[in-house]
Amino acid sequence: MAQFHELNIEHSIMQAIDKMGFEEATPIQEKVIPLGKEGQDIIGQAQTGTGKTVAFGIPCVEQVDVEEKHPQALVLTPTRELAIQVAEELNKLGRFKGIRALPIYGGQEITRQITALKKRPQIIVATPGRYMDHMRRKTIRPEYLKIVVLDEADEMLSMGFIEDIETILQEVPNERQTLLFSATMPPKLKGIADRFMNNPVSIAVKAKQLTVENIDQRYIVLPEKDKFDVLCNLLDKETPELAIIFGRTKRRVDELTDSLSIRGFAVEGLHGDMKQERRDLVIKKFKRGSIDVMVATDVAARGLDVNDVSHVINFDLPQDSESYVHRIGRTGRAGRKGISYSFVTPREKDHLAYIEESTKKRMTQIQPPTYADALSGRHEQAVEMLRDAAMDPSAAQLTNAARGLLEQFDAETLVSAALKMVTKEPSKKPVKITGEAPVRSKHKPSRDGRGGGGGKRRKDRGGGGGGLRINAKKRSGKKEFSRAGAGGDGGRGKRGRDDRRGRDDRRGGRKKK
Ligand SMILES: Nc1ncnc2c1ncn2[C@@H]1O[C@H](COP(=O)(O)OP(=O)(O)OP(=O)(O)O)[C@@H](O)[C@H]1O
Ligand SMILES: [Mg+2]
Repeated sequence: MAQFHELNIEHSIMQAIDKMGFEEATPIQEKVIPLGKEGQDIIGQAQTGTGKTVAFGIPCVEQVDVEEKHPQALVLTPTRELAIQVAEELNKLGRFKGIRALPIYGGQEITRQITALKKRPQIIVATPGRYMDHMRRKTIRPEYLKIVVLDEADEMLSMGFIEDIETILQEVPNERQTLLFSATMPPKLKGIADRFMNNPVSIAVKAKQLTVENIDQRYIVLPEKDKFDVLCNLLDKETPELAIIFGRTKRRVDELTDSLSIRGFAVEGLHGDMKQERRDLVIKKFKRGSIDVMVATDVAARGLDVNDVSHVINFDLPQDSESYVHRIGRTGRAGRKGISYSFVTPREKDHLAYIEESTKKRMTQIQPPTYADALSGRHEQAVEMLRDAAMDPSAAQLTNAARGLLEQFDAETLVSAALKMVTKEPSKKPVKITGEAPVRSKHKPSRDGRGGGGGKRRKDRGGGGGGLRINAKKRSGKKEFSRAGAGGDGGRGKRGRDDRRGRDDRRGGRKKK
């Protein structure tokens, strides 16, 4: 691997990289940065958590001119959280050069964004819907853009943003540079890319498997009705540093969040029907560790970079393998270790096989953790707590009381009693989780790991109110759609599409805790 200083990067940006604590460039960075700086169009693919943001970020920051008072680079991302995060990373890279990146996304007051735009950031990071709004209002002038980056390009296209992206690109001068990035690149993307791009070079960091090596991938076979208790046992047994639990639908996320909270876990939910301020708050709390469990729909699957996510749990298997790759990729980032668990109902075993074939990686089956496992996890926590308390000098105040007790009991009995008192037994409070139908695999496992299916789909994304309403006729397997209202980014688009994921976007409001 190359050191950053071998890549001929501008001095001020090198300073920023030093400050960020990076020394060696990751393989995708090493390949993309030199070509990107030359203005080359690039399709970049590399595994999750391997630094794609910096790979496109350095060419962007290097090529924009601080003196020019118009936005010169545009980065499009599928979700609002990702827009915020990418803008943060670009701001770090550009700080010594004086480059500013502004995130623009749905659900945030547009007037506030207009004010921020007047301060003339050189880089805009936006979700497609909100960017289109600004384009129509002429509060962003696209004619000065020199670089366009599509981060998670495949996702934006499968979310149905293709027409928006085409419209956006039509307004950008043709001599622009276009960069397109993702950890997964379905073959059909290539054709689309050719339409948007000018002689792009494909840079794929070759790996044996789609998922990173440092994620220990496990699965548990269990009936649907056992999932929640097993989840609680698992969390107690493993006491994750930070865990993300993925559920299939918004209702699922709400129910899981409420139920985990009833059982005493520090948890918040994240999905596209939540108010933007709430979404931002949940991410903040999760990043600083004031909650250690986040339950989310696929809105959190792409690009999100939170240090120290130790566990990803697929409470429901995702419909497609791309989604699986991105979900579990929230852990094991930047060379760290991670563990993923996938809950598989007996009827979903074929689907599991399809995912394994696609990622070219076998998962390890483990037995469902039991209540006894949960209890011993809690005991270990109690031991930790007692150990911490013993190291606290203020414990000395109780020395006399301790001596008195030691005259009556032996030390082992006393410490065991103290541990028993500190142990919070796993709660068995009743909760209500509505059962979900198993994922019906449309993919027949095949030798190259790609079954049929695929096709168009729409994901549960951050729609500010204008979500897709699904009238699911579950039995017939046919679904009808009607759109309700126009909204933020995720709920955009007139393309009533075949929701093969069978997501149920209906929800009955978040229950008050
Ligand atoms: N050269 C480097 N050395 C060490 N850490 C790095 C380096 N480059 C990036 N990182 C860090 O690695 C983490 C993952 O980077 P990033 O979010 O860009 O990954 P990604 O490839 O875009 O992943 P995903 O496919 O999930 O979006 C970030 O915290 C980032 O700051
Ligand atoms: Mg990324």
